[in-house]
Amino acid sequence: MTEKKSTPNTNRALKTRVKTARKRTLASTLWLERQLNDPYVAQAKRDGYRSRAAYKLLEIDTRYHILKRGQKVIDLGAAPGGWSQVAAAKVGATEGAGKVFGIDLLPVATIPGVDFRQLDFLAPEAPQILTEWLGGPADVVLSDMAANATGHKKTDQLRIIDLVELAADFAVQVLAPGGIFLAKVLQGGTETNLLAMLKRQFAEIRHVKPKASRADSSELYLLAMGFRGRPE
Ligand SMILES: C[S@@+](CC[C@H](N)C(=O)[O-])C[C@H]1O[C@@H](n2cnc3c(N)ncnc32)[C@H](O)[C@@H]1O
Repeated sequence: MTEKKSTPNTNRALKTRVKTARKRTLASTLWLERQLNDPYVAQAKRDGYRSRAAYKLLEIDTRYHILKRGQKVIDLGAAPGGWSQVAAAKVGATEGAGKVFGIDLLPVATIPGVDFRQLDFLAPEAPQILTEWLGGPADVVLSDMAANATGHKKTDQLRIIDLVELAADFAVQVLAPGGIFLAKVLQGGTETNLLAMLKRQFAEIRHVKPKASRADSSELYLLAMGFRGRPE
């Protein structure tokens, strides 16, 4: 029988893999601990929401009254579906009053009153698919999209800025006058250009940090209200 000799290189590679696996186990243990101790996670279970994120939208809506019966709402980055559930209830989607369209990279189990498609918003054809699917202007564009964190702060910030800029470009293409755009951004990460564009297109811009958004997270929401409409 021949025995495989370990070289310094294979030893080093093995050590790195063990280290990475340990880090991952620690991260998932911490995540699990946080989920188990999170009052919003427990509340979401009791209230039948798919995610604790539902309370962020509920809180923003209580403060700014963005969702109303009969509206057409688009929910970008909808999985697992908390925001879509809130929006569907507020617009009366199950009674045929309003409509909610959700998209995500991930699948979403059926939500009453919500039309869902598994779609990458960054795909070049996505805005056209969405516009045709909407079949007319939307009243509210929501984006809770977040790319998987790389752990590298600058990269994560750039990826989220990319998503929010594209979501904003899309919103100004599809919103009806008076429409609302709500998107997740990172603290200190809202591009000056994006803010300047939104200030031109909307009557009121706010940065909102709902209580349900974890205090140790740099997540923040950009709320643009009163879309001025596209020039004829
Ligand atoms: C924080 S979660 C959304 C939670 C959701 N608002 C809720 O209430 O359940 C962010 C979602 O954005 C989605 N996402 C990230 N990049 C995306 C992309 N390019 N296209 C579509 N969805 C995307 C992720 O798959 C993830 O499900």
